Amino acid sequence: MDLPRAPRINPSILAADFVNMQAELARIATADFAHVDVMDNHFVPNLTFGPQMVERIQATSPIPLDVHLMITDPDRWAPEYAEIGAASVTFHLEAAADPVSLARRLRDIGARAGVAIKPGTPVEGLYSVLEEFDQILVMTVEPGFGGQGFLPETMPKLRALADEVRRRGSQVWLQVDGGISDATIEQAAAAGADTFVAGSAIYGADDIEAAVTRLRDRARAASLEG
Ligand SMILES: O=C(CO)[C@@H](O)[C@H](O)COP(=O)(O)O
Repeated sequence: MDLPRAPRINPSILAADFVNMQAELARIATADFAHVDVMDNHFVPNLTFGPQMVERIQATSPIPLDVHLMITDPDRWAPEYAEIGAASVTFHLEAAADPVSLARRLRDIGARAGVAIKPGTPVEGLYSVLEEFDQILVMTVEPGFGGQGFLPETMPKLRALADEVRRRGSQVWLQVDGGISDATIEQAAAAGADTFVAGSAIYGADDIEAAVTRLRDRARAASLEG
């Protein structure tokens, strides 16, 4: 698969109309990845999709899937999402028993391996294992719900991570998720993010294609300045 170049815009289908999913996926065809939030009502207080639904989304989506697992025991469940054919599977560092082994299993199956951290989780522990991952997701809200306000206090952590990634010459992608909009994407891009998840800012727009292009353009301009 040819990988889309940065800046990548990944609409979160958490903000889509769940009973019209096929049409909602067609609306984001010009974006880079469809971001699929899997929540188990345990790791986070919300419940969304399981593997069966993700398999149908995978079969229907015009763009590859970026699955974000907000679940307990990803060591047990994450490989199933890679088996379904998701291009990328991201699990939470806070939930994984053995993040490096899990990332290796995901890659062996053929998915890109991602690790996510909540706003309060330090990032330094990942510095020595950057090469084990294809993507690091720095959450810019507390995981669980769409439509929350962007947390600017997560930006110093992202900036420090981006510096470390550059210093080590790593190719890992840096993703942000939560409250990303026309008003906030530039801060995140300037701090070093190259992959942006947006739910309400995209599905809430009158013209989805224009919203994706605008977010991409803003991120590109800010990353050059950052
Ligand atoms: O993972 C999550 C929420 O936990 C996100 O993917 C949200 O779906 C983003 O929604 P917006 O903040 O962009 O509305």
